[in-house]
Amino acid sequence: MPSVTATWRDYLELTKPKVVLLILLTAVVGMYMAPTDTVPLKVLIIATIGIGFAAGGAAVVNHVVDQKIDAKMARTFKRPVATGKINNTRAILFATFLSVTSMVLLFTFINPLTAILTFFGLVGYAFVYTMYLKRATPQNIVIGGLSGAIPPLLGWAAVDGYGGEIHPHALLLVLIVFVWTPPHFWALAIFRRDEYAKADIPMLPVTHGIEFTKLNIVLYTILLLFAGLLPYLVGMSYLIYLVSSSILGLIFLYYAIKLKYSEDRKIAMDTFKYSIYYLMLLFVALLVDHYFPITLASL
Ligand code: HEM
Ligand SMILES: CC(C)=CCC/C(C)=C/CC/C(C)=C/COP(=O)(O)OP(=O)(O)O
Repeated sequence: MPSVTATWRDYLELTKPKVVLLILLTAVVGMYMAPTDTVPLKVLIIATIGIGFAAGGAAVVNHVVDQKIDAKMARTFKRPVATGKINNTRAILFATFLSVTSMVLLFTFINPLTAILTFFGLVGYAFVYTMYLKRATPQNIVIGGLSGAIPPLLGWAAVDGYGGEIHPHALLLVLIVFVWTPPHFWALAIFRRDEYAKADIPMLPVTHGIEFTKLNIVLYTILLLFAGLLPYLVGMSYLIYLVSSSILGLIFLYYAIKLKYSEDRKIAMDTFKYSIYYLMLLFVALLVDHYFPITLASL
């Protein structure tokens, strides 16, 4: 057992903070898109902490379950549980603290619908994806992606879910993140193909090859371009969103096509990085458009 003591930074790392931040952006935008006059400050703060703690708690479980795999891959071998800097007991206690606090906050101060859906997200990532799907099928991230896609619905339900109903517009936002996840992850998986092969994880580029994965990225990116238009087409968003979504989607498609016809694996990493900007900017555009609803008639 290494003698180095863990600091708060190591615990923070276990929660995958950058991923959780983007998840929270989608959740907060979900709150503001819900059909209510305002988002009460109490809901904004408590639901954000509750959803963030659940996503962070699930990420901690992922570090514990995946420690042997993480130790084999260059990208992850320095992770605190993989190196033994944080032992299993402490990591599990930390995950339990985050998850239980999340559930108590959401059940007590928000509403049962948000708490139950958040619980599904947590179990979906920490157990269904990490323990089972990741090792079982190259469709792991397509199915597991549902947990990562649910946060806009969680945010929406936190302000509008007191009657226990799910608004179809919230599901559209889930659909967008769901369709975004495969190109987001497969671009990285192409870049890291050999490491996944070494760790014996059946990611698509390992089981079906890089060419097939590139084709799938292009196809999902086309789907995403169309899914991204739906908020405008159903009357939920207006011109600022339409223009932003089209431009962001076309840039994504440009990256995907460039990746398809290039041998340079660096383009896979560029595509992965762009995918993160894409989702961030798309959700910012949704919010800006919500407060400045420019229509063709108003021009
Ligand atoms: C099953 C679904 C998903 C899979 C398999 C996946 C996979 C990954 C992987 C393996 C990385 C690590 C890249 C690295 O360390 O170099 C990553 C990074 C990232 N992912 Fe995802 N992801 C998924 C869903 C999401 C979702 C839903 C979000 C946010 C809404 C997200 C946001 C991010 C961000 C922001 C990073 C960069 C983190 C950093 O730079 O530290 N991902 N993703
Ligand atoms: C609302 C709620 C509780 C949602 C939780 C969903 C969540 C945190 C999704 C993140 C998905 C993610 C970072 C996958 C990484 O794949 P991986 O674990 O295979 O990547 P790795 O190799 O970097 O560990």
